[in-house]
Amino acid sequence: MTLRYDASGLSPTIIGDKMSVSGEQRDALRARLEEALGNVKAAHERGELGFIDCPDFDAQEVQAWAADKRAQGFTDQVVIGIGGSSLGARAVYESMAELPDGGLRTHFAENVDPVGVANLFDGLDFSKTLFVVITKSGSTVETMTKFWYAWDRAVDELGEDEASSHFVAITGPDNAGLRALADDKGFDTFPVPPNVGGRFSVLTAVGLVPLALAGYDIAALVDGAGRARDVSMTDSVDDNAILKAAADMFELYERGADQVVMMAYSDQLLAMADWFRQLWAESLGKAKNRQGEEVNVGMTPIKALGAIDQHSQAQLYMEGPNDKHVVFLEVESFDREVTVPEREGLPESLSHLAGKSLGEILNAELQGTRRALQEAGRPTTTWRFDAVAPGEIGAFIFAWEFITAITGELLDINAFDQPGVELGKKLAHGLLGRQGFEEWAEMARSDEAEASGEEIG
Ligand SMILES: O=P(O)(O)OC[C@H]1O[C@H](O)[C@H](O)[C@@H](O)[C@@H]1O
Repeated sequence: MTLRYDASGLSPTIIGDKMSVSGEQRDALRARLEEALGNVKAAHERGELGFIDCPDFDAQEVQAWAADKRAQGFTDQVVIGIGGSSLGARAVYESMAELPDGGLRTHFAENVDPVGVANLFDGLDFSKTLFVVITKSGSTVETMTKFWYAWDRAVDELGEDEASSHFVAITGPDNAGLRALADDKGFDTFPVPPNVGGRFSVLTAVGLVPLALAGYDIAALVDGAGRARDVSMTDSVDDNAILKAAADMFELYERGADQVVMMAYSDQLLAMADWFRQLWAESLGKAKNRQGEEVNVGMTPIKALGAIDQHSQAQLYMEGPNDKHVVFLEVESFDREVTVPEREGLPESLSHLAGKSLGEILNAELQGTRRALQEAGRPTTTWRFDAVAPGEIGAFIFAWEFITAITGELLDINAFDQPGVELGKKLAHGLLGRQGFEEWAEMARSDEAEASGEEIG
């Protein structure tokens, strides 16, 4: 038995299985779901949760700016950012089957690995490269150090005046880091809305500017997000596929599925799992509930790729601890096809494969794996894309952001802070700075105690 959550016509379609929340169980959860939705709406009305406004983004303005920039002879862009300031744009960029005509080849400089950075920069033609520097806080070590390196190299290659037209800064409205530098040097800048957390920001300038430069159809992307928002805000639980999906995530967690495997059966969708991992891990992995009680909740997000991980991870998913909820990403129609030749000579045992398309084979593998998991009593959900198209990607993104917010409500935690990340960052700063490590660690811990709580990172 499968449960389709498509009453509201959402695409991608969300399909649960027999382990999903049944009608009766949902009745028991109904009051909590309604309350969760009410709380999210109330927070939005107070001006919080700005991600809900993202589908209203004025795509045309950014598209016109990007077209103008592309006409200036740039061929490549280097996106310098990390976490929420990179993963979303990279996931959408990698979902493209090919680069559109005139779109900038895009390199994501995320890590501070010296070999990766050196190799990337050595291959650039600075005269044709645009650097898009993205950091909401304006002070992230990995981003600011690589920005400064890029700036130094660009000034050497092009001179300071020319170099400044090769930099774009996307950052918080009034931070003292990147914003101040960008204003000083005259870069083009775009703001990150203060009420949109970094990991929820792909549908702001953070994702949309680099994607527009790459020639991606950002108008269709935000349109798709808008369709998912319409479903998300529907008050009737029975008509709200996204609330039902959140109910499943929560209920299966309560039943012991504290690991969520996002298993894409499409190379194009694999990076979506990277984006999802940050969203899910940072939002829902929390020590304390809203009353300040120690709860240590969270679901570990795991990324997997079909069919490759059938030959690597499936054994564990099938027979290991029953603690995983596998979320399949399925594509009905692929952008390109390859067919197994019908030329004679294939061994008899494989002859049934002749003439089959690889898409057909990949999807048969997905169905086989899903059925086997279900028969082993392992919960699954499937997100079925008609095609990997901007509208469906936008809907997918918004839907998971909303599911995250609702699940945070059901868990009674703040899904929009990340106090646990802060201490490690401060300690690293201390190691690189002048203080002795222990002295700095002492200070960082007391800062952290004060700062934990309300931040929207
Ligand atoms: O955009 P930035 O301020 O540079 O932040 C980049 C990342 O930094 C930290 O690691 C936060 O935990 C992430 O949530 C954030 O996305």
